[in-house]
Amino acid sequence: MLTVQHLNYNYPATCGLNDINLQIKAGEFVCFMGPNGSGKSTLFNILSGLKTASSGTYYFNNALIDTTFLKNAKRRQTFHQQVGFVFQNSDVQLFNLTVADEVAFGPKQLALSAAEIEQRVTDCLTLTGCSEFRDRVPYHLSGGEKKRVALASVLALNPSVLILDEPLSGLTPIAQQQILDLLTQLNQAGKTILIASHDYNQIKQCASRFVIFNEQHKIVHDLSATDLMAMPELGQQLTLI
Ligand SMILES: Nc1ncnc2c1ncn2[C@@H]1O[C@H](COP(=O)(O)OP(=O)(O)OP(=O)(O)O)[C@@H](O)[C@H]1O
Repeated sequence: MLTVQHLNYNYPATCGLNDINLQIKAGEFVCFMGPNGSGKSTLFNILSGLKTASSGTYYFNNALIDTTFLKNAKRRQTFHQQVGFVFQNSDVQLFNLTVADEVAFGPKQLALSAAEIEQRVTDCLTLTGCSEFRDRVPYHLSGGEKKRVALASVLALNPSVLILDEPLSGLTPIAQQQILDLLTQLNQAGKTILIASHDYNQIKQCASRFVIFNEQHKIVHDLSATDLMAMPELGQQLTLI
C-alpha cells in the first residue's frame, strides 16, 4: 500500500531523513519511535503529501507521490481523502468556528449533498465521543477533546490510512486511553494506522509493528510487536526514548 525506497529529506541546514526504506500493507498498525529530532514528523509529512522527498521514491497504491503528482489538484484531493493526517499540534489543524463545521469542512470539499455531509458529521462525532460539544468553538476545548475533534475531522473523509503524529502527548491518561481505544477500533474496522509515540508501554497494547529511528535519521529496527516482546533489552531502551 505504501512503499518508500531510498528516501532522503534535507532541510536547508540539516538532514531530516536518511535513506529510508519501508513497506506498509493495508490494515497494519505501525508505531514509529525514536529520539527527538530523529525524523518521524518529517516522514509523516512526506507520507501525507505535505512535503516531497529530496531524493528516493514514495509510492501510494502504486502511484508515485512526487511534486508532479501533487501539483495535479484532482489527484491531490483524492490522495488526501485516502491518507488522513492528524497533526501533533491540534491548534494548527482546527480553524472553524464550531466543532460541527470543523468536521463538515472536508466533506464539503467533496461536493456531497447536505444530507450526506450531516450524516458524516454526526457519525464521526459519535464515533469519537464529540457529539456533546458539536456547537462549541474548537479552540476552547481541552487538549484531549481537540485531539478527538481533529481525528473526527480527518475521519469525515473516510481515509483508508490514518497518520497520527504523537496524538497522546500532553493528554491525561484517560484521554490517552480514549484515543488508543478508538485507534484500535478503527484498525479492527480495516484502517491502516501509522502513529508516532514516545510511550512504548502504552502503545504496545495496540501496535502490531514497530519502526525505530536513530539520531542519524535512519531506521535501525523494523519488527513485529511479537518479535519486539521477545527482545526485553530493546523494549527497555524504548521506554527511555
Ligand atoms: N522546519 C524545519 N527546518 C529545519 N530543520 C527541521 C525542520 N523540521 C525538522 N527539522 C530537523 O529535521 C530533523 C528531524 O526532525 P523531525 O521533526 O522530523 O523529528 P521527530 O522524530 O519528529 O522529532 P520529535 O520526536 O521531537 O517530534 C531534526 O534534526 C530537526 O531539527
